[in-house]
Amino acid sequence: MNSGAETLAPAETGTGETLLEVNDLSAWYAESRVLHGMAFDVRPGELVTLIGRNGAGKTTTLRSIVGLLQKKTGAIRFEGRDLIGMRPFEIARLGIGYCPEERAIFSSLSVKENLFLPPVLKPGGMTEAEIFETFPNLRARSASQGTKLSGGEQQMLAIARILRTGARLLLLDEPSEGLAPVVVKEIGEIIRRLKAKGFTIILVEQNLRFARLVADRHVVVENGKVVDRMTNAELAADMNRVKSYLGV
Ligand SMILES: Nc1ncnc2c1ncn2[C@@H]1O[C@H](COP(=O)(O)OP(=O)(O)OP(=O)(O)O)[C@@H](O)[C@H]1O
Repeated sequence: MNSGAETLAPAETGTGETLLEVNDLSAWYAESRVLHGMAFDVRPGELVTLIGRNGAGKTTTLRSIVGLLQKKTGAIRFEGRDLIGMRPFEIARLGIGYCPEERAIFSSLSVKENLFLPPVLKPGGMTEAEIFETFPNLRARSASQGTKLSGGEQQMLAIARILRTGARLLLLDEPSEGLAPVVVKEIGEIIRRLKAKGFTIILVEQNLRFARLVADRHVVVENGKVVDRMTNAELAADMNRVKSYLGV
């Protein structure tokens, strides 16, 4: 456990190459301050998790990055550009895709219609053929209505949908939530495939076993700030270090 949590500096990138840098980020819902100086960075091609208890501020961090929280201070730099003050559509156009926890699948639309709903915002997005190659379950269900999908298929569709847009940085909020272990494993495989294709991913996750399977590094969030950071190897070597934060 890191007792100097209050004074943790942003992590060293090692290579000096940073895709996203969050520094001293504070954010509010109306008068209620939820983030208190979040600081972490993500290098190109990395998968970094945000882990922490319910209410720690993980979702709010993702929402701040994509511009859904307006009241915020500090810095969020993507490819060197400051996102603070930019609007959600401007941020999306830079190549950042957000997959919210609630998945937001349109139940009256088919898989294919859901897939084609978000506009292509940047060149280089995955084609329909590439998406179905990555998500074979969705190909089989492409004509099915959203309501007919299992939780796992809905989660896959929610991720697949942001891949057409041209996003290269994916923000995934608890993709394993509420899914059976066998389905969680499938989602893990898909995330690994996306990483192998070069996507950079920030994953909010409470399922440590799942996080360990896919991540390079972990950032522990408590009360709206970062209280610890560890590589995946460090987490594997000392699970108790992070369990103590999660209270499990
Ligand atoms: N729309 C909102 N209005 C006011 N307060 C909110 C809102 N959404 C979240 N909060 C509060 O902000 C704090 C951080 O919530 P957040 O959803 O970011 O946490 P989290 O770490 O993602 O946890 P969870 O897994 O429960 O979503 C919590 O105290 C929560 O009650």
